[in-house]
Amino acid sequence: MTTWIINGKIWNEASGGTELMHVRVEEGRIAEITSEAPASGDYEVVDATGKLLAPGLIDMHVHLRDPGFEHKEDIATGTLSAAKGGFTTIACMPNTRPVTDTPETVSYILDKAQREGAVKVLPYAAITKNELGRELTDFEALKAAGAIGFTDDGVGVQSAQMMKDAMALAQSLDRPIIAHCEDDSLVVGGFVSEGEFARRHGLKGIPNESEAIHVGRDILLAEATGAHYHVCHVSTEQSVRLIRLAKQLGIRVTAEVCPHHLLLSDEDIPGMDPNWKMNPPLRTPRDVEAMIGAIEDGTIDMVVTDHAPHSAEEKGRGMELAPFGIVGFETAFPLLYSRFVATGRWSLGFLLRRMTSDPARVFGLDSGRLEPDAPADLTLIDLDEERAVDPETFVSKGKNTPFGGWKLQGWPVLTMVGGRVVWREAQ
Ligand SMILES: NC(=O)N[C@@H](CC(=O)O)C(=O)O
Ligand SMILES: [Zn+2]
Ligand SMILES: [Zn+2]
Repeated sequence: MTTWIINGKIWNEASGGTELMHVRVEEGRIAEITSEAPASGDYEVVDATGKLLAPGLIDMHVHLRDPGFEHKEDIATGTLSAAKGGFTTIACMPNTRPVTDTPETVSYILDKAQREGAVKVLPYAAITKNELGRELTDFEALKAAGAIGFTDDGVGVQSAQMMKDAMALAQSLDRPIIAHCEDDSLVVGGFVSEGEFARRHGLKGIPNESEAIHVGRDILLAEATGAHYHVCHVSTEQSVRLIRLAKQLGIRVTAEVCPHHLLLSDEDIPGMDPNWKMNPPLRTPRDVEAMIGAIEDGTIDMVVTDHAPHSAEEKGRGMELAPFGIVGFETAFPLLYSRFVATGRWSLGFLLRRMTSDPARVFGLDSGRLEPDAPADLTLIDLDEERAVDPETFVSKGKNTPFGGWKLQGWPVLTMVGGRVVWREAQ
């Protein structure tokens, strides 16, 4: 079957602008990109007039909550939420119930995603059994089942020896270690960062070193083992300094940052509102500046959402007791487009790279590019329409966001995966 996507605006790096193009899709892949309008014939048409036509966005850090926490999200709702946000490939974290620490659970996720998923799902498996930090999982069997990397996201691996063993094993299997960096001995009891908000409310804060101390430790272990070490949701200036140095030294380290750590500091927290509680916490304005500098100079390779849905009941327990985490799929692109591209700080091409080709390069994925023979994983985005964020319209089960009411532009309107339309905004 042939589909023509007509009149799309495609980013052209050479000219630093967009140009009007038509894309022919055959057998789930891009067959042709041309400025010549197609002759009439027997094909399906997707009209992209007035819209940006971009490679499908890639999100290498998400929580689908399935199996085990389906009241927060499941594979069907999570992937549909991703599709609505313009994402076509997502990598899901193993802090499920049971924890994704056996080949059976990896297979469960892949099978269910195949049957019910709107977008491509790449599962990570746990580093340690039940993410308890005591015993390594069977990396080889997990890789054979389809795990693309290993992580205990949600908690830090506390033992350096355990992390070193994990890296050595991951290296021998040519798979990355993805690390949630947090030293438990430095965070006891804190739920916001050490800073203005904590001082004002008399709260014990989470110090920046609790993250950076793991980053520093793990960079040394990556150097010693040769493993590909990827740092989760970087949030502190200290971590950025260490990653920058490690890259200069040629150590195999890569990193990600979330939109909220690029846009919000602890000083923006309006009060004791659990929608502003996430891990890592919002840091100081100085850290936010460091995140922006690091994504701009390539110290941080990519943007991820860390989409972390929780139920209204769970988030309703108050700041102290509510779980950490905010949803991310349905606001990520409009947030970054509105705050960094529409304001003239970044080019559109730069933002797209950090959400498509850069994650694809780091994780060796066959997507994230708009060129002949690439998979037809595409997203159409309305760059002009301005609309306020309304959590009640999210297709995710999670409505937990600090961005409700924000007026944004750059809303995805259609998402295609492997040549199939998986999301279309009602006109
Ligand atoms: N980011 C969060 O605040 N929460 C994540 C865990 C994690 O990403 O560490 C979750 O699973 O809810
Ligand atoms: Zn984490
Ligand atoms: Zn996470």
